[in-house]
Amino acid sequence: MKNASTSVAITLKQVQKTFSDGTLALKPLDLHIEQGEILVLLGPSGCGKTTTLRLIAGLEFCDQGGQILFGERDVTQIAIEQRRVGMVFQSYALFPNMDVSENIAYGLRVRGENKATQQKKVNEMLELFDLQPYAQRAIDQLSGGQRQRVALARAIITEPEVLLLDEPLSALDALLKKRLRTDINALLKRLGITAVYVTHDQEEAMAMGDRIAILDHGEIAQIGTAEEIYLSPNSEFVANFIGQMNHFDGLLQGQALSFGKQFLPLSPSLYQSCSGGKRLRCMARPEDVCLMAFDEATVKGAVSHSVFLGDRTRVLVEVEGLQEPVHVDCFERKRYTIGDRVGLMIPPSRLVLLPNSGME
Ligand SMILES: Nc1ncnc2c1ncn2[C@@H]1O[C@H](COP(=O)(O)OP(=O)(O)OP(=O)(O)O)[C@@H](O)[C@H]1O
Repeated sequence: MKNASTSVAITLKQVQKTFSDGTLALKPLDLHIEQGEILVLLGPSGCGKTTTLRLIAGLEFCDQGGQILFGERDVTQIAIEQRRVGMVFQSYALFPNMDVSENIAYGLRVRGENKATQQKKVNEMLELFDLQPYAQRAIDQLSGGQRQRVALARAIITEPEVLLLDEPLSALDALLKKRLRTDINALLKRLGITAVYVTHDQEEAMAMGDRIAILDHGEIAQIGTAEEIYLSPNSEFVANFIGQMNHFDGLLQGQALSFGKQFLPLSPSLYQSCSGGKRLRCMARPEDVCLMAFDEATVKGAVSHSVFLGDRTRVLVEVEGLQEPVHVDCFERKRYTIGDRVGLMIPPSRLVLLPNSGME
């Protein structure tokens, strides 16, 4: 089965949503999703992820003035039945009175496809999702992962133009989640399906999306690849939402950031981008902070917490002059004890500066 020919780009132009009770769930949104792209919508509860998905599906309609295009086709006013979307939900939404094959065939049957075509395509789906042994099983005799595969098969059998997935893995256990997200990503890529994937799990977002759009209070805070968002967040909100981030607030002194009696050397390019401000806020990821000998360091502290995580040890270090402990990921197998006096080092090139964070 090949979907690439049927899948389309999705364009949202000034799409805003106000619910009947006056809630502004989505501020005017411009978004373009390429044909065959997987875009993940990520953000905290209530930020507008599901609303965006439902607007694309045709389960909700946007405020006047907004426009939604599938390829060149304006679908803004078109009902879900005419939009050619496939949907997969967290709750599977499978029909309990039908077996696996009947569930998968549902969309074709509604469309009035003949029995032979239905059977042929269902067989393709059973094979694609490794569901052949379960073809005649009742839904309540399947595991969560198998149910979700049936839901996916049912959604793509009709060769939708776009596939919309709303937290499809959130009911599954961690191990299965990891396996299925890799499988789903590979499948969508192989079939070339344009997909919008809602999650609040950042690791899932990074594993699944070609790009991630981080939503905050009904607007896009940042959109980009996982690397762009993780390595160059454009706001504190984004920096704190994806991964762990350390913050260093201080004064610009020479080419360093100082706080209390400590100082962090800055790279020339970072220093030049400070736009002449005196106060500064820099950030660094835990894996970019190194522990070193106390006496040789320009930033010193004491270990307040240490957790062995298998591939690394996460160490928290209290530093005088900073409000929050610094999170450090240590990859060498060394043990740290609470109270250990340690030095911190951050390669200047690994310090991140937020846009406009060179404050007066
Ligand atoms: N039918 C509705 N009527 C009024 N307000 C609504 C309705 N549906 C959603 N909202 C509000 O719109 C905002 C966005 O909701 P939405 O469901 O899109 O968020 P979400 O990011 O998907 O959240 P979650 O991760 O909790 O599912 C929220 O403030 C929500 O309360």
